[in-house]
Amino acid sequence: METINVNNLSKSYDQLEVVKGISFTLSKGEVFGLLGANGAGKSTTIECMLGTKHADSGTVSILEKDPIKQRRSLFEKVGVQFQEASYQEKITVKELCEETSSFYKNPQEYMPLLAQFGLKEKIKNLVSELSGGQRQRLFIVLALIPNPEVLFLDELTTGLDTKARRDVWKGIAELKEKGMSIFLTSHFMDEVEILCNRIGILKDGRFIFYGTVEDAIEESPYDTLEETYLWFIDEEDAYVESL
Ligand SMILES: Nc1ncnc2c1ncn2[C@@H]1O[C@H](COP(=O)(O)OP(=O)(O)OP(=O)(O)O)[C@@H](O)[C@H]1O
Repeated sequence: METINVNNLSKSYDQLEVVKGISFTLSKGEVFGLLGANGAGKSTTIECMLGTKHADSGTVSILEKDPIKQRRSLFEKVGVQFQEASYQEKITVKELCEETSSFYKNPQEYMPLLAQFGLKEKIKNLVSELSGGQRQRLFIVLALIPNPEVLFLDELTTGLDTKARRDVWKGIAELKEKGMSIFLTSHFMDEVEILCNRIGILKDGRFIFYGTVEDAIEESPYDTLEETYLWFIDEEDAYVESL
């Protein structure tokens, strides 16, 4: 059984088709990275997967459930970290963690998570008093509170300092070892190379590469994922220009 199954997903805004029939799977314990330039269609894809946007066509199943029709039961088992989470103005870290825990039947304790992500000392602070990177880490903690089987991470280390990035990578690697399935987006190829088993490179709503990180590098003349990624994007441009 695949943890996530996306089949032929398409989505348009008005006349503009931004996701054009993409398909992919995510297996248990695997980390999948959705890559692509700004505007390539990553956020739209995630929103269609989570059911916060309606796809025009195609199907999505997560843990064999439909994210729109079986929303309640599914989201007991799914953790989502977003760039911009919404929360009340005057809420403390502790209150936000408690409030988040109250949404779930079997939440895990948030104190060890805060400690793991270097936020234990901030428990009494208002969320608005945290630095950008601290807030980012708090959103990862919130996503882990449901003790999810599947975790969605949107640009997980954007805005983090070097040490915090390393710590977050370590945390994610541990979750992967425990068998959690993780779907992430990232603009940092060093992190993708370290964390992801498989990747999909989106360009104008289509995959120009889908497969393992090793296969991507193998297909290109380069030996780092960053150069490989740029090569794939440029190859496409060269091909389109030659038409
Ligand atoms: N609500 C909307 N209405 C109209 N167009 C939209 C809407 N949301 C996104 N788009 C357009 O869809 C395309 C894909 O956007 P999307 O946010 O999915 O890209 P992305 O890959 O997540 O980019 P980024 O890396 O910048 O977050 C862009 O051209 C964007 O302008």
